[in-house]
Amino acid sequence: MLSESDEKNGYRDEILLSLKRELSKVKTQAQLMIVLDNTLKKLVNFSQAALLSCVNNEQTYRIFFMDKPSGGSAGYSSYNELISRSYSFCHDLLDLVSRADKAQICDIRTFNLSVASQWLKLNYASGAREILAKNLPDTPGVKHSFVLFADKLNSFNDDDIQVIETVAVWLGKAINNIAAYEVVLNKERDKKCLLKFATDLASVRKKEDLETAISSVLNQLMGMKMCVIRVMEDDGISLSRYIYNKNAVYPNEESAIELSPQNITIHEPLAARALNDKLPIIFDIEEERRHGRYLTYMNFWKTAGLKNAYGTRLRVGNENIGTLWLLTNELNTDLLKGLCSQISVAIFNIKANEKLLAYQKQLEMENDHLKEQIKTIYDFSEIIGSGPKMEKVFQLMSRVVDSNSTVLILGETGTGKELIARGIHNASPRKNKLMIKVNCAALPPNLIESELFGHEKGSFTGAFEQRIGKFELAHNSTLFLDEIGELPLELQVKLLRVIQEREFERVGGKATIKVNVRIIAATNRNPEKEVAAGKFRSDLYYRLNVFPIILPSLRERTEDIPALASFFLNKYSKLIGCKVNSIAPKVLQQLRSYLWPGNVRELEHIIERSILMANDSVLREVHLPHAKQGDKQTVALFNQTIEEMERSHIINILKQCEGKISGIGGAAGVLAIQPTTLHSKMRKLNITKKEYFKQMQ
Ligand SMILES: Nc1ncnc2c1ncn2[C@@H]1O[C@H](COP(=O)(O)OP(=O)(O)OP(=O)(O)O)[C@@H](O)[C@H]1O
Repeated sequence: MLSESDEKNGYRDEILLSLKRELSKVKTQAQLMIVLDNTLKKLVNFSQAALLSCVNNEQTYRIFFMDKPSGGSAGYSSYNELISRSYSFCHDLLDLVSRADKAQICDIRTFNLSVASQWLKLNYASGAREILAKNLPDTPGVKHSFVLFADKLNSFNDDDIQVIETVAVWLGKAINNIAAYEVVLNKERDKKCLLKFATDLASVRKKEDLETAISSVLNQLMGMKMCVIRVMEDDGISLSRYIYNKNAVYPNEESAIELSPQNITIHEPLAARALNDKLPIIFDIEEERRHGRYLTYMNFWKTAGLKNAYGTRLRVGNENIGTLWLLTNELNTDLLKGLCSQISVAIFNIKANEKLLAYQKQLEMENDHLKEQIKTIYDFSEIIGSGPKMEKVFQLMSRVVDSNSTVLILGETGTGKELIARGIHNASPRKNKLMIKVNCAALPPNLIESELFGHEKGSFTGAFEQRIGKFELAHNSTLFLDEIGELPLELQVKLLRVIQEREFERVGGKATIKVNVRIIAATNRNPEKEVAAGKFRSDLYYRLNVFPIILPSLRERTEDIPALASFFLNKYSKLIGCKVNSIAPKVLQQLRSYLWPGNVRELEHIIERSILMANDSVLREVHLPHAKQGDKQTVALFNQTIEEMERSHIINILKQCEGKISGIGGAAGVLAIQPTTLHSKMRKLNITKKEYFKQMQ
């Protein structure tokens, strides 16, 4: 039969065994406290447990863990704050700990509590009276003292000392396990954090994103208080502040900013040190202060509650690209080194990206500008002509494009009046709106008014719908009045009013419509003669003749014929899809000798027709309708007026087309005008059927 003491010993051994097993599995402080509370308490009667850790040879310690005191804890404003602090040993505690390699029991009242640490005072206040202390073996580098408190004196006895002596070894191992597990956890956390940082950096395009990523990684890994990154400017001397990130509110915010001015040079002492040292510089702020070094910085950092400052150069390849300053109390230099290389590359890329974007923007702007220019050049470049006469025309155009002045373009048929009108419009501020064209000769007189000013529904027979006129359509744009000389006199008055007042009424309408229209008019008649003959109102003529541009006939600028011919050759061989790409010198000679009553339009058609007939890549033959220069007929042409020339040209074409006016092979097609226009021209020029039929016979 077992004695009572045997039973007691057996129970104790059983609990000790289970305690040993449980402690061997402990990985965290929380688990350790649970084991102590649940199992150790079965053997030793204690109210609270604490573990003090102190780095060997130091006079300070931290509380590795401590039970929350049960009663009288009013003074425990923040338990976490209490245990995270570092304490200086008071004499009594130091004395106790220095003897505790062997377990020691002591009366807490023997301590001079007035100089004891706050946690000890509070423990006393919450009822602790006796202490059992034992230093743990096998905890390299750090000395751990296990401290148990009891609420009554003489609570701890020799049995308890024996238990604690036995448990101390396992507790020491458990502490080592916890520390090792913490290292693993921290490494895991660091790894995750670094991986996230690497992923963040991969997507970083802007400085702001980099700032967020850096701040997050430095906070998590090193409890960053402040980080300042400076980058080297293009001059290689200035370091401008790139990132200024802080987590704490500093007692003197202005001096924080002052100490981190926008720009410094590489010669500033701290910057120079960081840039020139291969290894990062770590400042022990207290140490530097003691030596009186960099006092402005060190004093400020000290008041901001900092212990360490870290400064290093940021480098890509062999080139310094900036500096990084980190203020923190939890420096991990290895990690920071790795981070700095990543940060350097990221900054380098962002700066390169910024430069690229700036170049791109500049290029886009230049491109827009060039496009604008090209557009203007393009519009003018469609107008072929480099001789002095056309140069004059271009000069006049350039002068008038930007204004709203009315332009009157004069010139024989086919000289390019419409082309010039379009050129002016396309280079003018109104270019974004379509130029509206009205051919005054193409419409029967009774419809021109409605065409120009629009009409209201039912205003005349056939006016089934309300209609917007060309003046309204051309609002904020240009109205090109072609063949203005053909405008009936009664309409000339109305046109005069619009030009003067910029307002009109629709046919059959009462409302006055105001418009902002630029007018370009053109005619192949001689307006002065028309005015003299009473066919054109002088007041309208003066209104239109604000800025006249007179186009030379093609025979007045024969120097442009080769360029024009090759322009049309290119245009039509592309359109037709044949490979005629040059003009035989003989043909060019022929073209230059011809008198071109139909001007550029005629040249254009002749080239088009000749390409169709060509068998070769060289245009060797052209089909000119008239006899060559020197013929009687040609000489006679020189003495003709524009009108006479136009008349004889139309008759010639009509003859060639055997009197056919419209449709395929009709004269209107050859002349590239509407059949209605041809009819009206024939009426005006008094061309009778007899003339072209008689001569044909
Ligand atoms: N300088 C030029 N460069 C290139 N093409 C031109 C030139 N002048 C005229 N043309 C071309 O000749 C043809 C006739 O030009 P446009 O219609 O402008 O002449 P116009 O003087 O208005 O004729 P009309 O008095 O019969 O209305 C068009 O196809 C035009 O592109």
